[in-house]
Amino acid sequence: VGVPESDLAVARAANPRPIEAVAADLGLAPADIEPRGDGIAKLTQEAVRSATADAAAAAGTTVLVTGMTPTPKGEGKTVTTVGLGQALSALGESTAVAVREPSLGPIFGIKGGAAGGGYSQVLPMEAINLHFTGDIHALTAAHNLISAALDNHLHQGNDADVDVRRVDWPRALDVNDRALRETVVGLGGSAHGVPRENEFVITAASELMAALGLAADLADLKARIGRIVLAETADGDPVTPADLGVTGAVAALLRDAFRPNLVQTNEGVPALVHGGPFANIAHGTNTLVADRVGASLADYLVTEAGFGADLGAEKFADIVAREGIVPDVAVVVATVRGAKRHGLEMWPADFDALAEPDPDAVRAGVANVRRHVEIVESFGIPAVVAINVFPDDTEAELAAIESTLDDAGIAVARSTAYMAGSDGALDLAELVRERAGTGAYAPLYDLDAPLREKCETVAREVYGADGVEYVDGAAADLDRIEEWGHGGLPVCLSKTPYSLSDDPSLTGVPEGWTLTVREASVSAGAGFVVVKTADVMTMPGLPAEPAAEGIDIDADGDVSGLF
Ligand SMILES: Nc1ncnc2c1ncn2[C@@H]1O[C@H](COP(=O)(O)OP(=O)(O)O)[C@@H](O)[C@H]1O
Ligand SMILES: O=COP(=O)(O)O
Ligand SMILES: [Mg+2]
Repeated sequence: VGVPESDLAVARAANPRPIEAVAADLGLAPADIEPRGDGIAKLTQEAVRSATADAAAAAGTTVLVTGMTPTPKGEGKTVTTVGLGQALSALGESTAVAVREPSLGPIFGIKGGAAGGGYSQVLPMEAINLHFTGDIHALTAAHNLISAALDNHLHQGNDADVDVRRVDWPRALDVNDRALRETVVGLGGSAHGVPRENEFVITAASELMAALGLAADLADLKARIGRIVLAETADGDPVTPADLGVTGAVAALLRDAFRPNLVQTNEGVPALVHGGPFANIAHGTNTLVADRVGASLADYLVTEAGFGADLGAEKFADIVAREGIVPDVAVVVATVRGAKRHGLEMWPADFDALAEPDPDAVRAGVANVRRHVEIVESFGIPAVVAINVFPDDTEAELAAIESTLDDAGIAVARSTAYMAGSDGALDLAELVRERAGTGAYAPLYDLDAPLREKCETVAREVYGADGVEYVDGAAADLDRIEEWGHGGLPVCLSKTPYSLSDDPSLTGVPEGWTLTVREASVSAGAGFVVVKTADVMTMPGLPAEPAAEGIDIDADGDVSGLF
């Protein structure tokens, strides 16, 4: 324990258990897993089926880890998820951790890995952060097979009468590449297809990623693929992969990607790492099937929803929990740097300045933490705050967060899981066990409410907006989606994660503002309506100094610079 030289150094020094022993902790026999390299396995189709057969029997306690409005580096939800899982296990609880698979975009961009960190990470971090078991590559291929089939359909005569100007299916790549946001395909003459504008999204934003994340089983995944709305006909009718006859091929490409991956934490606790949607542009949680496996095979499932409670936790509560994975308690992760940024009203976050001790700014920024606690409690889910302690945090700043929350009657515990693993999260684990199950979950809105009402409910009650303004074609989009019969779906708002509002520069708890909705599209395969606000990007760009510039490999194949 102690401040690690790097996440990679800790990962390399770890002494992982045989994956069969990890599986056995969940009651899985060697025949229930398919090893995929050292310390990695996929569950077999049969193991998934039997573990999720009676989804309602997921009798375990589900802990949802969410957070405050983060800085671009993240405030430690994944670290806390792993650390808390290790602490519950150290207290003798049968525990499974469930987190998403990292996207290569942030790995080579700003954020870095998504496998946790320090003495609270999932291992083997190099494999997990790079190609892992190939699920995201399979999703990229499947996504682009649909694109190729659509453009081939246009080239072969367009029997489905697709309106080339109303194609809403991008191409996908697992990369941050702003140059692909707007492209043109089919150039070069009639032999090369039909010229049309085309955008790329990062695979984490693909509707296929969301469909895989919310499907109950392979048959459901195939049905979801078949009903994805790719485009419209000249008469305004939807065109789907089923219309193109490629549903089976796409589902076949995802056969293995649909099965959850089993790995372990630094301390050998079972970890299901599966699915990878971001929470700003999609629903931001790992797969439902992994949650169901974890909740069914362990007494405690600790799982994470991306970004702040305004994004991942709201989507977990209004989309995932309706499928039966109901959080019994939520952990809101807060940090000194995160609170300080809000207290200083600093955007973008200047990490050098944030390193300067400033207890007063920290205390002022706790208002943002409290707002996220209120958001979680608005779903009837009891919340505890975890202060994720960084090595350079001062006692005065930590005490500023603790005392402000104590005074407000909010349960809070420090976590030093990054430096100390389970030993650093025992207080948090005790608090979680104490508060779990003391609430009564309810989604924020009924599914039969109009789409506009759902948008306004989230805007007002979660984001704190005074209302919603629909600009560009957003109102017509919502009307058309309801005409198509999809009005009963939940909404998945796509919003900046760096503010409770849709303006990243508004820190703290913004008041007196209106949410701007600029477009809506139905993700009929995922089972929600994506509502885009302000200028959220679905294809991020690399920063001025990409993390890629610090990553290297030596002649023995050892990778360096992966955090
Ligand atoms: N307590 C901590 N001390 C030092 N680094 C940390 C700590 N918690 C998280 N980190 C690092 O910060 C980054 C974000 O952590 P992560 O758990 O991925 O946050 P989130 O899931 O909220 O985005 C990672 O590089 C991680 O290693
Ligand atoms: O979707 C975002 O997830 P993190 O907040 O864990 O980076
Ligand atoms: Mg995370």
